[in-house]
Amino acid sequence: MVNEAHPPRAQDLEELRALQKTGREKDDKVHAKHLESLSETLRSNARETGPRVVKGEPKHAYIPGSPRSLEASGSQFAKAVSDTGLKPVVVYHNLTPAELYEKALQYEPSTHIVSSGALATLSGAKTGRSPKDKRVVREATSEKDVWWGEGSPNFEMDEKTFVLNRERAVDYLNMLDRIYVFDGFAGWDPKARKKIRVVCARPYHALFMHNMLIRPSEEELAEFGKPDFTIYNAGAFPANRHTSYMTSSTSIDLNFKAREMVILGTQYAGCMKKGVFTLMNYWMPKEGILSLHSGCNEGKSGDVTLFFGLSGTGKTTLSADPNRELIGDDEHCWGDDGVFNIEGGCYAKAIGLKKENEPEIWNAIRYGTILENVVFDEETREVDFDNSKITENTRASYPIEYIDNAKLPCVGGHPKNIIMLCCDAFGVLPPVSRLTKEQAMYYFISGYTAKVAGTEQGVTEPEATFSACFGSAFLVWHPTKYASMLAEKMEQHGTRVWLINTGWTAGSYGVGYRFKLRHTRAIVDAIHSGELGAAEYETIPVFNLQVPVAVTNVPSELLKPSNTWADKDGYDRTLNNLADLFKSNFEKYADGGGFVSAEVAHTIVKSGPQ
Ligand SMILES: Nc1ncnc2c1ncn2[C@@H]1O[C@H](COP(=O)(O)OP(=O)(O)OP(=O)(O)O)[C@@H](O)[C@H]1O
Ligand SMILES: O=C([O-])CC(=O)C(=O)O
Ligand SMILES: [Ca+2]
Ligand SMILES: [Mn+2]
Repeated sequence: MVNEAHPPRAQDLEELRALQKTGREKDDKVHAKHLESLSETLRSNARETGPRVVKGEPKHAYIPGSPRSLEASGSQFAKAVSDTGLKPVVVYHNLTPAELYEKALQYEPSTHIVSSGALATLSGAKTGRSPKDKRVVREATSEKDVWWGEGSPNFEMDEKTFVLNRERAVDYLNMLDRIYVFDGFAGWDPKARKKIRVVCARPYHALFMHNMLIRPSEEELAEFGKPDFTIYNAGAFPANRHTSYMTSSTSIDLNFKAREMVILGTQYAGCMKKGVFTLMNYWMPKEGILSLHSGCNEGKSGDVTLFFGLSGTGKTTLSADPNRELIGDDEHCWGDDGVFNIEGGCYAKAIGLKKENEPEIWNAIRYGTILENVVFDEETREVDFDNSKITENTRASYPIEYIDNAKLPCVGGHPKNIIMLCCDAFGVLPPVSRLTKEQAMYYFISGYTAKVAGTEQGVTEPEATFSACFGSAFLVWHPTKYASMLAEKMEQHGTRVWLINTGWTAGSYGVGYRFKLRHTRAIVDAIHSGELGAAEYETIPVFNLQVPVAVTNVPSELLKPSNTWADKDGYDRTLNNLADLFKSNFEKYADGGGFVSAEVAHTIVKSGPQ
C-alpha cells in the first residue's frame, strides 16, 4: 500500500537528491582569488600565465576539443594531447576529510575503509623515505648556510635541473583530470609560522597533509594569499633518469630560493612532512629558533619535556602519556618564548600496535585517520597490526586532536627535561642515565641508535646508526649549528638531560629482549616526578654514564646491563666495540665544524666513551 499521507516532496530522483545537501553562499571574490593563486602555482616555466583552473567535477569543465571530448568519442589520440593550454585543470582546494574520503574511494583502487572508520591505503613501491634521492639546489642565496659534502644529507643539484624536474611534475599534474591542493601552516607560533601549499594527484596525499599541517580556519584560508613554500607532489610519475644527478626514478628536490619542493617517483607520504621539516630546519635557525626532531609533552604543573630520537626509538609512543598533555610527536621548535610544534598531526608507527600498550594511539585510529600500508581482513575490515607483509613501516596519520589529552594550541614553555632516546640493539646501554652538559652535547651530535639488521631469517647482527642531532637526514646547516644553539638554550633554562635506551638488554638482538614498554614508561614517570633528580647514582665503565641505583616500578637488576647478560665476556666485548663505533663516528666533529671552538669540541669529545 502506498502511504498517501506523505506525498513525496520531490517529483523525481534528481530533485530528491538536490534536497539532500545544503550549501552556504561562498564569497565570489575569495573564490576568484583562490583560482588565480592556484593557476599561478600550476604555471609551467615555459608559459606566461597559468592554466585555466576550475572547481567542481571535470564534467562541468568539459570543453569541445579537449582531451575529455576526444576520450568520450573513443579517439585513440585521447591521451596524446601536448597542448595543456587548452585543457582546464580541475582543482580541489582544501577539501574536507569526508570529501577526500569520497574521492579516494572513487578514484584510488587501493583505498578502503576499515572497521574503525580509518582510510587504509597503499603508498606504492616505496614504503619509506628515500634519503639518497633527496637533493638540495646549490644557489647563491643559501649556498653558504647549507652543510655540503661528506656526511651531509644534502646532495646537490643545480638550478637548471631543478627547473627540468619542476616542469616534469607540473606538466604531469596539469594533464590529470583532477588534482588536489591543501593550504595549511607549519609552526604553531603565529609569529614564526609558514604558509605551506601542497599540490598533489592523490586524495590520500591531500588528506595526509590535512592531518599533518596545521589546518587553517575559514578566515585564515580566505586570507591565505601567496604561500611561503609549495610542494609539487607528482610521486606517481617517475623522474627522468637521463636528467643530470638522477640516481634512480625517485627524486625529491628542494629549492630554498624558489621556495619549492618537487617529488617524483615516490608516493610515500612521509616525504612531504619531512620536506616541510627540512625547510623549517633551514629557515628557523636563521630566525634564531632551534628546530628539533623530537616529540614533546607537558605535565600538570606546566613542565615541558622534549623527546629526541631517531626513527623508531619511541618519540610518538612515549610522548603519548595519559598523565601529560601532548604538544607533538615528531617535529618541534625551541624559541625565545618556549617550544612549539611544527605540525598539526601525528604519524605513528603502527606495526605491532596493541590497545593495551598504546591506548592513546589506538583510539586515534578512527574516521579521518590514514592507515598506510597495513593489512586488513577482506570481509570484516579488521586491521592486522602485526602483519608486515607489505612493510615493517606501517603508519597511522591523524590530526593531533585525535589524542584525547592533546594540548591546543600546541605550544609550551621552556623544557625542564630533555630525554634522548636510542634503541640499542646491541643491548649494552643502560635503560636510563643522567647526562652532564658535555655528555648531552656528545650524544646529541652523535645521534646514536642501532637497528636490527633486517627482518630476514638468521640475520642477528645489529647495525649501528649515527645520525647527527637525531635526524641528520633532515638537517640543512652543519650539525654543530643546531648543537651550539641547543647548548645555549639548555644553559639558559637549566634543562636536565637523560639518555634512555628503549632497545635491548640481557644480550644483543637475537639473544636478549627489548625493554618492556611499561618499564620504559616507569623510568619516564620517575624523571617527571622528580624521583630521578634526587636519586643515588653510580658510574658505569667505558661510557662513564651515571646510572640510578633504583627506580620505582623497574626491577633494579635491569638498571645495569652488565647484570642482565649471562655472557659477561660477550658484554665487555660488545660494549667496547660500541665505544669504538662512537669514537670513530665522532672524529669528524673534533674541530667543532666552525660553529664551536676546537677547545669546546675537545671537552665534548672527552665526555664520550673512553
Ligand atoms: N620499551 C619501549 N619503548 C618505546 N617503544 C617501544 C618499546 N618497546 C617497543 N616499542 C615500540 O617501538 C616503536 C617506537 O616507535 P615510535 O613511533 O614511537 O618511533 P618514533 O621515535 O616516533 O619514530 P619516527 O620518527 O619514525 O616517527 C613503537 O612501535 C613501540 O610500540
Ligand atoms: O619521516 C618519516 O617517514 C617517519 C619519521 O618520522 C621518521 O622517519 O623520522
Ligand atoms: Ca613518530
Ligand atoms: Mn620522525
